[in-house]
Amino acid sequence: MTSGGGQPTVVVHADEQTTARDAADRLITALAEAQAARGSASVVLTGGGIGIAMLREVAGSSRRDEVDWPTVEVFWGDERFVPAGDAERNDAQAREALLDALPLDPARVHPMAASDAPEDAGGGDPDLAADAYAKTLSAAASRLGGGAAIPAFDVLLAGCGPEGHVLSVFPDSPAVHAAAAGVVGVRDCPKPPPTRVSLTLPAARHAREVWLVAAGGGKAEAIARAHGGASEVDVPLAGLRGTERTLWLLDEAAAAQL
Ligand SMILES: O=C1O[C@H](COP(=O)(O)O)[C@@H](O)[C@H](O)[C@H]1O
Repeated sequence: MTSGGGQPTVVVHADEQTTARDAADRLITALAEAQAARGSASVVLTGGGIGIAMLREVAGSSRRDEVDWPTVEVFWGDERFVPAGDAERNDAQAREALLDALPLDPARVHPMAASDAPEDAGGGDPDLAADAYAKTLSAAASRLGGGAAIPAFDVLLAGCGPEGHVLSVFPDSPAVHAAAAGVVGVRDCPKPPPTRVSLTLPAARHAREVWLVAAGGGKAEAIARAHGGASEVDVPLAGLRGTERTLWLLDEAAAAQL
């Protein structure tokens, strides 16, 4: 196990499905342990292929009921700024894969605003959506502990792109230069859809545990560069770490250049 500032602990599995299954198993354990230790648990979800695959694994797990789901707080690390229910939205995909099947308390599920939300809820402009989510996080921080503005999330899940983006923080973009722990509107993303909302890297670093879950040879170079000491401006993955643990769950193809 490695502390927040150091190198990540790397666990390599044979393939994507095994990686997703292990991530799901670990998430169930981490949430149940957080509830036992602190009486509550919080998770920051990610989108992406394996991010959603691991949620399906939680849904199908025989250990699913080890978690007291009504008291779990659910957040997102980034969101695609498209209308509510759009299949591109990370929250829509997460609901379909897992959340709709759980007895969650809707008041503890915190999606980012959709593009068609009312303006006072963050609709119409990703910067307004970012401001609205920052308020959501600040209110949660006073309930869950952490800084004044960002909760100390128990687990923050992240995928990564082939160029090393995490959340919706892309290399050498305005978001990666954001020094404050907060939420930003993101425009002109190289990966569609181009408009998004994202936690900044300093905000993600408030999480106790940060887990990268990644599969496929397309990610191998970025993962190796982050592991090898690249700057977070060049490879945002390099700046993603937790205060207590940074864990990379990879398949063999994603780990091939380590
Ligand atoms: O656009 C996004 O991409 C990343 C990675 O997705 P993948 O399909 O290449 O695994 C994801 O982590 C992020 O949440 C999402 O918005």
